[in-house]
Formats: sequence, structure tokens, C-alpha cells
Amino acid sequence: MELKQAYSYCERIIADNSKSFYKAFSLLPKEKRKAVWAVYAFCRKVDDIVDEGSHPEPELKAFRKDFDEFLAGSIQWDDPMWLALEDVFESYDMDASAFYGLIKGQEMDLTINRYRTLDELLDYSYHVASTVGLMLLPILAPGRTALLKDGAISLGYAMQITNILRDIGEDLSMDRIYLPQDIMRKYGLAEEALGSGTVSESFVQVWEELASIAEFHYDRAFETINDYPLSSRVPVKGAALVYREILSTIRSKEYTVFHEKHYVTDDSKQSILQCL
Ligand SMILES: CC(C)=CCC/C(C)=C/CC/C(C)=C/COP(=O)(O)OP(=O)(O)O
Repeated sequence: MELKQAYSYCERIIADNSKSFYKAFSLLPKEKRKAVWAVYAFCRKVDDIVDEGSHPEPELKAFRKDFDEFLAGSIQWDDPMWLALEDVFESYDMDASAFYGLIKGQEMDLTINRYRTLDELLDYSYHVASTVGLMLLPILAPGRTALLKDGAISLGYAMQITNILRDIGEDLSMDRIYLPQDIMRKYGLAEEALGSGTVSESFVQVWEELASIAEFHYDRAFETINDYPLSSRVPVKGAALVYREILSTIRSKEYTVFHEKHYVTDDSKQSILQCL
């Protein structure tokens, strides 16, 4: 298979799975855009093993082994994603530990379905989302990764918390509660009450407390935006603003996250990206 086809395969994966990220990162120069598609395809595969795999534990173990072999240059790949990723690793100073971190995060998701404290939730968010920022940094800002690391970690926290606040109902149906128990206790929200799917005052208080933590981390990430090379600033800021907009969309829908999944409309995405 040709490299060009391998990248097109990765492009399909991001285009089919995340319209927001596809749109925002399409503003990057061609070479960087393609590299982001390959990293996204890697992340999607790990995520799908956990969400859709019939035997997620052994499948995740096998995937980690594939990645070991990929790094050693000995993988017998049957998935074009590896070909594109090989080109990315040859072109950029990629951080393999971030890729292993994401695999660890998905392993955590298989064993943990409740979070006692905010710190536990942030640790999980680091592994499943901040690592993605750390994978992308060498592509988005070569040579500036040390300077941008904390902002990228914050953006991962912010996006993951946003994702959690959007998917509360879907997660509950899989017996997963990511809202930290200490914050639920602070506002008197019992697990049974959450499970009843009622948008109560205490539910809104818990939701807003987590939203303000996400907003704090979006702001920290925005503070670093001028340290990115010019060509990456608009795409990174655009991705962050579009994702943050999910919070406003949910507020405008009166926090009805139990039976619906709220998306930012194409028009809003367009107007956010146009203003940048
Ligand atoms: C420096 C930098 C760019 C940092 C950002 C890192 C980043 C993109 C993290 C991903 C976070 C996240 C919750 C993704 C959901 O993806 P999904 O495909 O499930 O999304 P969706 O279903 O919400 O569209």
C-alpha cells in the first residue's frame, strides 16, 4: 500500500468520527494535518477496543504489543494506520511515552467505573486526553514541546471533563460514573438520584462545578496559544473553542444530558472558526 492511501485511510477515520477535530485541524498546513489524522487514527483504535471490542483486555494487550513492535521496527502490519504513523515518527520527534500513556488510560477505563476525588478524575483524564495533546505537540510545535507541555495537559483535562459532562447519560447506561464522589457529596447528589436521570438543583451544581474546572483549564491552555507557531495557533484555538462550546450548548438545553447527546451545530462551529 502506498503512503498516500494510508493517510487517506486515517483521514476517513477522523472525518467519520470527529467532525469538530477534523474541521479544526483541517486549517493546518498539509503535512501537519496528515500527521494529526494518523495520531487520531491511533487514538480511535485504542478507544474502540474498549468501547466496542468483544474481549477488550486481551485486545488491548495485543495492541500494546503491536505498538512495541512498531517502535522496534518489526511490526507485520495489516492496518494502514501503522504505515502512516511510521511516516509521522520519521518526520517528527514523537514522544512514545504519550502513546503508552493513552493505552494505560484505556486500561484504567476497563477496571475503574467510579472516581472518588477530582484528583483521581484528573489522573484518568491525563491518561486518556492530555496524552493526546502530548502526542500532537511535536507535530504542532516542533522544538517547543517543553514550553507548551503544561498548556497541552490542561487542554486535555478541559476536553475530557467536557466530554464527561456531555456523555453522563450514555456512561450511566454502562454503569460508569465519572463525576467525582467528593463533588457529588458536597452538593448532596446521591448515586441513586443521579441514576434516576432527573435534572435536579444538586445535579446542576455538580455539573457546573466540573464545568468551571474545565473552563479554568481551557483558559490555562489559551494562555499558551501565542507560543505555538503561527500556523498551529488557529487550529488549536479553534479545536479548543469548538469543544468548549459543548458546555454552552448543554446549558442552553437546560442540562438534559441523561437521554440526549448534545452537539455544537455546524453553524456555531463555522462561526467560531470564522472569527479566529
Ligand atoms: C495540544 C492539544 C491539541 C490538545 C488537545 C488534545 C486532544 C484533542 C484531546 C482529546 C480529548 C477528547 C475528549 C477527545 C474526544 O474525542 P472524540 O473523537 O471521541 O470526540 P467527539 O466524540 O467529542 O467528537
